[in-house]
Amino acid sequence: MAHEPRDPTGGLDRPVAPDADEHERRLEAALRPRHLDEFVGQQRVRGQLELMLSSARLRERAADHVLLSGPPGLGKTTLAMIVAAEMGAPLRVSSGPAIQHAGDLAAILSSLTEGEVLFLDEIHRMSRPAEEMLYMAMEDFRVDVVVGKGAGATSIPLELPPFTLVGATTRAGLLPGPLRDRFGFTGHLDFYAPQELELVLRRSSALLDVELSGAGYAQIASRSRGTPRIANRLLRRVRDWALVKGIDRVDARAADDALSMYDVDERGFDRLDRAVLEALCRTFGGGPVGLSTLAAAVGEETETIETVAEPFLLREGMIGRTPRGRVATAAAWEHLGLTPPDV
Ligand SMILES: Nc1ncnc2c1ncn2[C@@H]1O[C@H](COP(=O)(O)OP(=O)(O)OP(=O)(O)O)[C@@H](O)[C@H]1O
Repeated sequence: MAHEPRDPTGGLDRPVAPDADEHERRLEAALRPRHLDEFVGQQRVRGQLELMLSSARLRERAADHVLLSGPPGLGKTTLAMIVAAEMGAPLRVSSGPAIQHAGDLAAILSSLTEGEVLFLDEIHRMSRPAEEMLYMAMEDFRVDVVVGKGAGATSIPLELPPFTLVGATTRAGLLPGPLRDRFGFTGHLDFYAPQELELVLRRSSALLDVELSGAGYAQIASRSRGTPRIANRLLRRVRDWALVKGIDRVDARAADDALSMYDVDERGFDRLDRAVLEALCRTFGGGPVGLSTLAAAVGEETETIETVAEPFLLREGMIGRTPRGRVATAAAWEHLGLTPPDV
């Protein structure tokens, strides 16, 4: 894939990164599984995708369009790259916010080659005119490009080569029905079980050249919010800690000491999760409170609360959703060491 680094180590062996962002990007790329059989967990989605891609390969046709939904960091981008790799096709990457005019999308679509995989991240944030152009492109592999303005405007039909669209969204509910219906395959990614995160960590630790005991892996996995991206990030911080402290093999105690430094508590709740719980219990007496009010109280965007903090807090049974807003559960009060008010 054109945008992947050629260096097989992903730059891991460089003593000092000249550009920290570039270094992080290369590290992230090196940790990404390249093929379906390296992709941990998400058995259902993985199995279904494998079948669909095998069939497309046997028929020598572009694979059906794929929609992936789920919270950030669970592997949507990774799966899009894998779809391209498994199909032996090039990958083009763009995102909803980058496509504000239909012309932006027309420029991308008209330069696709046969079988190419187009990954559109945050597809729910595309503009309406671009979305409407995408309907036709997905279904008929054709777009109408409007040239000129007003009475002199003409519409020129443009044939497109068959391609595969992989759309990713953290908010599938925001996608209009006609767009959702045009995807031949829809997969929802769920949080990972701690045992699955341990497998992600074992693979990454070999690439990062850090050694952990079984309990060391378990300690990081249980604090990673069910999210591989967070697991890999915590592993990197534990690696730093072990390197500086001169520890050769990280056990549970060492992992615990390292992670306590980074504001991740024993349940994996981070600063934002705790801020939401604190606001819900202390400021709003346990709710119910509307999402935007809650977001304002913790100084975050509503979308961040809804897509990042809320799904995990809901899964962990810390908050509940009611028609009147979010409420703290008994577990939330207990986690904060507070007594719920009498009702
Ligand atoms: N199933 C998996 N197995 C191993 N590693 C994984 C898996 N899923 C994700 N990862 C790792 O987690 C990181 C984040 O994954 P990815 O960027 O694909 O998430 P995402 O869902 O696209 O997130 P976002 O929506 O924030 O872009 C990747 O770099 C990859 O290393």
